[in-house]
Amino acid sequence: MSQLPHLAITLGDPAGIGGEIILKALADSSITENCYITIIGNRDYLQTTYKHLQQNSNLKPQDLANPENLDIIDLPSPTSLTFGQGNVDTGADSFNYLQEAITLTLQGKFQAIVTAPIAKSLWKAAGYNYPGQTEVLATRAGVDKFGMLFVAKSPHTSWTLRTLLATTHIPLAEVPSTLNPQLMSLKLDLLIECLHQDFGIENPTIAIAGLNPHSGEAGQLGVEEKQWLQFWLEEERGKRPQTQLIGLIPPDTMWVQPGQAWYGNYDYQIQSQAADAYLALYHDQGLIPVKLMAFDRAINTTIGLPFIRTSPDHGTAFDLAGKGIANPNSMKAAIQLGVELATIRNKC
Ligand SMILES: NC(=O)C1=CN([C@@H]2O[C@H](COP(=O)(O)OP(=O)(O)OC[C@H]3O[C@@H](n4cnc5c(N)ncnc54)[C@H](O)[C@@H]3O)[C@@H](O)[C@H]2O)C=CC1
Ligand SMILES: NCC(=O)COP(=O)(O)O
Repeated sequence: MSQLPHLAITLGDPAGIGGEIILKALADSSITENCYITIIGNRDYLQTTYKHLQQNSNLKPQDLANPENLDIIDLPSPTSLTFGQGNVDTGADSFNYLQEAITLTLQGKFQAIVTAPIAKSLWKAAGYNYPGQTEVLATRAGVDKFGMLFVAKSPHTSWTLRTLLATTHIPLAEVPSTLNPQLMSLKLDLLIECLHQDFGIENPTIAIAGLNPHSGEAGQLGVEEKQWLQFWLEEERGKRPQTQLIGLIPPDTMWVQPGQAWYGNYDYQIQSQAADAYLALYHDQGLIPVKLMAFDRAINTTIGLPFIRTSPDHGTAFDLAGKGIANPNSMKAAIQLGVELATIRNKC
């Protein structure tokens, strides 16, 4: 019998909802039965979260795992915890949790890292100048080709939405000048490799969005499609006969088919032949539809790393911290996908 995968879960910013969604997820035996889990964070913070939620919310005792029964790598912290009020110290703590998880994973202790959310602004305040956890993971892993892929399985139809972002944490104004044929080909390479390796899809169909309204309307509403994106796509079609590349799809209608596949609603003329994956050109072009459809269950996974990393799709939700009402489903889905991918890769 093969061994169960061992996952590290980082606590994220301790003032956010990370502790709560971890304790809720680990109270569910269907989440923990197929893996070993070690939390990388701070035992006192988890105990404080546990006790606070037991005493100040409507949660029942069985809704939360007791930190006393969990395997925790306990990293000391200089500060006491105020829910919803992250600061320089909680920013630094959350950065250290991630660093420790990466170090131990690179040493072979864990097969996957699941990260709870951090506040990017508090990393910056603490002197860590990374746009997000993705970039730290890539830097420490020594890779310069990586991507941010969002995966979500529909509760209505079981269809899986996969959305890769061509650009990620950059200002909107920098998107047109950051996109170029090399970057697009690199993202497509990563996506095809991931669909093959992690999802068993040999000859995928991939839909690619345009950048401008109506994909530029022949240059009238934007020039990037006409200047180079369409040529790039034709060239890729020639190079990749096994992959069906659909596009450039006007961004406003790109999400109609996935929406129908997600909800199982095919009651008008657009036949549902949803793609295996969607390539969005910038953060909000891809994430607004993902979060509309699947905010409570989408997973953010970093592709191109030598190890598995998954994460809930949401942030620290400081506005909810300490109230007991944070939804743990995206964290549960992130743990489940971490286990699935680790199991697949262990067999390879
Ligand atoms: N992977 C990560 O570490 C991510 C971190 N962030 C960080 O999180 C911080 C806050 O970002 P926001 O844009 O406000 O996004 P957010 O996802 O934290 O919150 C957006 C809205 O969704 C709600 N929400 C979030 N998670 C929820 C859950 N599990 N259950 C119920 N409601 C939930 C919040 O209450 C809020 O109303 C920022 O500093 C950002 O950098 C944001 C996204 C991902
Ligand atoms: N919106 C996605 C996001 O912020 C992911 O951030 P991270 O996983 O790189 O920390």
